[in-house]
Amino acid sequence: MIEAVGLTKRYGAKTAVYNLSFQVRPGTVTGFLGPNGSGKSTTMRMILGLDKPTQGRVTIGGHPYNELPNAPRQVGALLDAKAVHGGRTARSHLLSLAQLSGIPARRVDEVLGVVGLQEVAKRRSNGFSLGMGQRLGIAAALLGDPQVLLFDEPVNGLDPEGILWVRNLMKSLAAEGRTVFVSSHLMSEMALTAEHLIVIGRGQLLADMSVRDFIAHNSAGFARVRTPDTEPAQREKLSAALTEAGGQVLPEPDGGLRVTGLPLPRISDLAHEADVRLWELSPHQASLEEAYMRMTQGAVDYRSTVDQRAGLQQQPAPGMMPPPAPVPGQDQPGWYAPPPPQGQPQQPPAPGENPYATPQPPAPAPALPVAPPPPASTTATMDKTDETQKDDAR
Ligand SMILES: Nc1ncnc2c1ncn2[C@@H]1O[C@H](COP(=O)(O)OP(=O)(O)OP(=O)(O)O)[C@@H](O)[C@H]1O
Repeated sequence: MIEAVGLTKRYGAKTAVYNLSFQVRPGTVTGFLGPNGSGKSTTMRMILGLDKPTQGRVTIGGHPYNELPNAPRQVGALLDAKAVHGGRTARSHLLSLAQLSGIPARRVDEVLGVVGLQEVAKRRSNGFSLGMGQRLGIAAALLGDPQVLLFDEPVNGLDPEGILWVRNLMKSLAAEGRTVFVSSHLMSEMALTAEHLIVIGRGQLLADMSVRDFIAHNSAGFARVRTPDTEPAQREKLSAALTEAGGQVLPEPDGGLRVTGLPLPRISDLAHEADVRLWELSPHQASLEEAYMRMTQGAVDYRSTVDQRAGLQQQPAPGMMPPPAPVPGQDQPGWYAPPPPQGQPQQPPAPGENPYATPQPPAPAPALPVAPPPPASTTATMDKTDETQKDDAR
């Protein structure tokens, strides 16, 4: 299990991760989501002991990564698939990693087979495509047959067959009882791969819940109703009955009606009472992508000036954590720290509760208390080191 407690990382005046606490449990694929620059890679680097937290701690199986005995046998990671000596062949790259951790050479051939690179094992990796590089990075992560696996954007550059393969690989690793933590910007893929999600925005926790609950909390379900196309009067009659009963009714382009504010059985009863025949009455829920866009819309740092979402800004669903607002002075030295996300996200609808209710605007967010600035000496010293490390890595 991976456990982060109050994890914070500052680079000079920039707070990349703030007071992040979460657990990644074995046996399920946990997706790690957040807009560009929200702190996912920084968090993963701290988990792997590559960056030192400014505050807080993160452990794997109860120990910081750097204190794990023979860590490569316990934890495997794909952070940057390009971080490979391009002059080496795929096999010699893996062999050198294996030798450093006392892993037998036969395991190298095994993982080359697992990722489908056996045919090109003797080719230099600088001639590899993006997808082949990803496969090599995944092979390196699997080398020590570790119980804990971290993947930063593993499907980046893979073709549809490769994406399907990664999806099945992640699931089978989790099914074997391993801890699998995977970041991705591909929501449709995450919806199919992950069971649990940790979502961050501007370095702070926005959600820690199952994919199912995440979608339920961050999107308004609706019912779709269709009356016989040949009888427009029936549609009008039903629309009036539903509106009178407190529902919100919107016409859909195909002649159907989108209804919120009324549960499905009530819609059915109202149609029956109005003597209207139904061709369709179906429950609908947003996709993970819609729910994610809705939750993170206030936490996006980089947005095109022609962003189509500009016209789609909505009030968040009831109970969801409001996305962290830009913190005044955050980029200035000595900025005051915002509090951690307040309260718990909304629970799924209780039995008998109306899942199709119209979302209500959330209560106003509490005012931010002013916290003292971080001690300048610690931050400044470490930031310099980290900045240098990042430059070196480039
Ligand atoms: N070594 C560093 N020095 C200074 N700032 C840094 C450093 N590493 C990361 N940052 C900053 O911290 C923030 C979080 O970056 P990070 O790479 O963790 O985000 P991310 O969620 O992984 O983004 P993406 O989805 O684009 O990969 C960014 O504003 C980034 O510029």
